[in-house]
Amino acid sequence: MHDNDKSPTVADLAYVIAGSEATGGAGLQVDLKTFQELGVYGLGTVTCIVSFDPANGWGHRFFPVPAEVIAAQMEAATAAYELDVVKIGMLGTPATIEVVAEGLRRQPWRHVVLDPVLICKGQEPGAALDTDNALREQVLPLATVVTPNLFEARTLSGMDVIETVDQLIEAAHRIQDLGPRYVVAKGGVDLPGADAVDVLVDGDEVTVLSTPKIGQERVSGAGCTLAAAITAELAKGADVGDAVAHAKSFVTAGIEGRMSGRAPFESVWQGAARV
Ligand SMILES: Nc1ncnc2c1ncn2[C@@H]1O[C@H](COP(=O)(O)OP(=O)(O)O)[C@@H](O)[C@H]1O
Ligand SMILES: Cc1ncc(COP(=O)(O)O)c(C=O)c1O
Repeated sequence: MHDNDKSPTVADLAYVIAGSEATGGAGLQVDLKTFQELGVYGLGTVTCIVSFDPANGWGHRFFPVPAEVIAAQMEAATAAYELDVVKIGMLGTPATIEVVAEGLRRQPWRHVVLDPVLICKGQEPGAALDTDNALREQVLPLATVVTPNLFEARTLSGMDVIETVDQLIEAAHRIQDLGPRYVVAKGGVDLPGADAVDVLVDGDEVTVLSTPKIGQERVSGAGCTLAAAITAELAKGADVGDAVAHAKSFVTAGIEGRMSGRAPFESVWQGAARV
């Protein structure tokens, strides 16, 4: 034994299954940055790669990862560590949804946090329809916490109009009927009003989280950051109410300190609160 020999660290672990977004503004990159900022050891499985096309109006180029490659990554991650908290981000295709759901069912989870990404910002809503059904049938019943934005809340609840906080709460209750105990429905910039309002619904208990809107534009990575921060806090042992409250503060600080580059959107900077 040398004097400087130390036992290995036993850190809290957070696992994410999500897509890669090549500018670092959303997806797995954001999830791992958030985990790191919040002091948990992060590991991840890539489901698809989104590479915006700067030569064509920054449109989406979407490349799914083959199902067997996703299964292999999940096998490695779950064999290496005893994981009990996982975040699910963009899956993208019914085939991906199937292999991820199958992998999740192989072991028990204390929390499955589902960010039900149906489309990424800028994509055609029509592209969401086939993934919507597969997600609803196969992944939503496994989730303990789900974090729909306004578009996803409309789609999953079947409510065409969500324009008030009461309607957002009603949508969250309807989504709860699809399986998850906790629903965090996000009003974000899209719900009319001066504030970015989210609601957390747990059975009959409703918590409204509200901060003044920062600008009027959607900021890339806001939803990913919120769900990843909830996941990190749950990994550290927080209850869902505390995890969501902490995550809301974390994403607000990241939006305030957002990054701007040559792409036509700004991105959350997870390190904003630290620097
Ligand atoms: N401009 C903004 N100012 C303050 N908070 C915001 C703003 N945009 C989004 N948020 C908050 O960021 C989180 C993610 O919301 P949202 O952007 O709606 O998700 P998504 O990225 O899934 O569309 C929520 O807590 C939402 O209220
Ligand atoms: C891989 C990936 N995951 C998730 C998202 C959704 O990101 P946001 O947090 O901005 O809703 C996107 C959007 O571009 C993405 O490309």
